[in-house]
Amino acid sequence: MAGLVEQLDFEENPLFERLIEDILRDGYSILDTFFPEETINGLRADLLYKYEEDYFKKAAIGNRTNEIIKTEIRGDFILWMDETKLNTVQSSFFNRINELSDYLNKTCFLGILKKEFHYAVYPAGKFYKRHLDTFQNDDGRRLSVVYYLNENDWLPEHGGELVLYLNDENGKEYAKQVFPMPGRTVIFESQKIEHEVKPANRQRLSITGWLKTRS
Ligand SMILES: O=C(O)CCC(=O)C(=O)O
Ligand SMILES: [Fe+2]
Repeated sequence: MAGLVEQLDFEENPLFERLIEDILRDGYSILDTFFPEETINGLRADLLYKYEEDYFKKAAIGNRTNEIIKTEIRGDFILWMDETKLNTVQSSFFNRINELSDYLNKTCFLGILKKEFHYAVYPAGKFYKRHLDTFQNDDGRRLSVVYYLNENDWLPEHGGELVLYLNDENGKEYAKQVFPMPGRTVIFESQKIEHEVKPANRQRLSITGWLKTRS
């Protein structure tokens, strides 16, 4: 198989390989050092500036053309990132995302053609009830990516955990808690893994987005 790697013209990346193995085995991967360390402070500052300037809106459920606000389901505020107007920190975020999607397309033939990302702020006490990230009129979301931008003094006691609903080898459901530690990245299969965001006792910050196959 030596020839195949040369033909594909890529260098094996151990972190991406781990991510792929995790997703094939478990449907999700948790990576604490996926984005360069220096991006988090810049992205957090950018998010907070835009939040304070009131650029965010209440997040809706449904797809982008059919939005309904239901705060009993989700209470976060979001701002979509515009890939045609990126500042320096946002570009470094998207460079890494593009590296990943190119790698996935070359090694797993995933056919990722599009992506969409938004900043998210969950004020203290807000949550997002159990859901799947795909809509009835499937919009091609394949992988969900969440990158936590919480302050460096964030502790598990602050709550705000992401709960992934998984099945064990006997098909029995269990809940996997993932604490939104600063710099942590969670990637999971959008069409398969139901999940929810539990309330935190302080403001919870993140970037969430999707790698998509079409539309
Ligand atoms: O912030 C998280 O941990 C997950 C967010 C989420 O599930 C979503 O925005 O669809
Ligand atoms: Fe979600």
